[in-house]
Amino acid sequence: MAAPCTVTMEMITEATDFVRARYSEQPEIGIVCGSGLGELADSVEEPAVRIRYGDIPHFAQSTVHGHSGVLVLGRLAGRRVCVMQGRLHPYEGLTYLQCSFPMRVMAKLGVSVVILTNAAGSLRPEFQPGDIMTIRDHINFPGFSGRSPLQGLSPEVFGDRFVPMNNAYDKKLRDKVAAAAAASGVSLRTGVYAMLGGPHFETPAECRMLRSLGADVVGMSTVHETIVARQCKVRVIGFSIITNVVVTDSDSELDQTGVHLEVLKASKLAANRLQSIIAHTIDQL
Ligand SMILES: O=P(O)(O)O[C@@H]1C[C@H](O)[C@@H](CO)O1
Ligand code: HPA
Repeated sequence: MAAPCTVTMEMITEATDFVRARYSEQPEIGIVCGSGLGELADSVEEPAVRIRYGDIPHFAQSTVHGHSGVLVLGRLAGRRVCVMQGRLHPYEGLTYLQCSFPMRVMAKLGVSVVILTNAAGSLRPEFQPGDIMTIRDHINFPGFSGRSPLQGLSPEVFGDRFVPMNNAYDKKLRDKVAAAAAASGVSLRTGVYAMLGGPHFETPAECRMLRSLGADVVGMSTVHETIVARQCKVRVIGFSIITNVVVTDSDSELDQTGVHLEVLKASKLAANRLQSIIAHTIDQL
């Protein structure tokens, strides 16, 4: 299918109707599984419905290793959830509108909270692989060059054009996450996520710059989903799994060829702890 250059309410309705025809209950919570975190969707309890993105009208298919591209609907910790087992990234050649389209479908299905998860590189020596961080705020580097998932969309149809981004990662929900982490005995970092376009990793000079600008971790996703969720009045919780520590020495000869595999491996190791925090959080929503 040729890439659509816009999103219409008809496209959202068509996709939503397709999903509703296969799962008639209203999901309350949306979850997006980041790199290597697809197992989260495997814990959705019966009767789980699994739909390949490629079968849903206007959904793009995920092409990244570690992102299966399946929408899973069912129950998690007793609540009705809609889980994206794998996400869509702009670096796959998709537009920001396409990558954030599933957020609009989740909102239309009735989701009121989304839990966005990702794998990220640490910009702080004390944030180590395997650590879990709740996202307090983000820095949207693609946004600085004029890229937005809201671009060109009529406010009469889609809601506010000028979407506020303070409290994008809802403080009250973050407090619930902190309580849930304590209840599940999992330690939690908190920090600022910087999104870059990728798919190449950052140079050491870029990493030093990101740290000096106040970012704690760096990744290639999530931000466009948050922006669209907020336009749809959906509340957002964000988690980064620290999967690697970035290289900040421009003279380092470290071979980083296998970083994506390292990322997938580190995410998988943290998946059970993240799942426990998510289950405890969901319980409190
Ligand atoms: O989907 P996420 O943000 O978890 O994926 C991260 C960013 C790149 O897609 C990939 C790099 O290893 O992991
Ligand atoms: N940089 C960008 N994205 C990432 C990284 C990183 O170091 N690790 C996981 N996703």
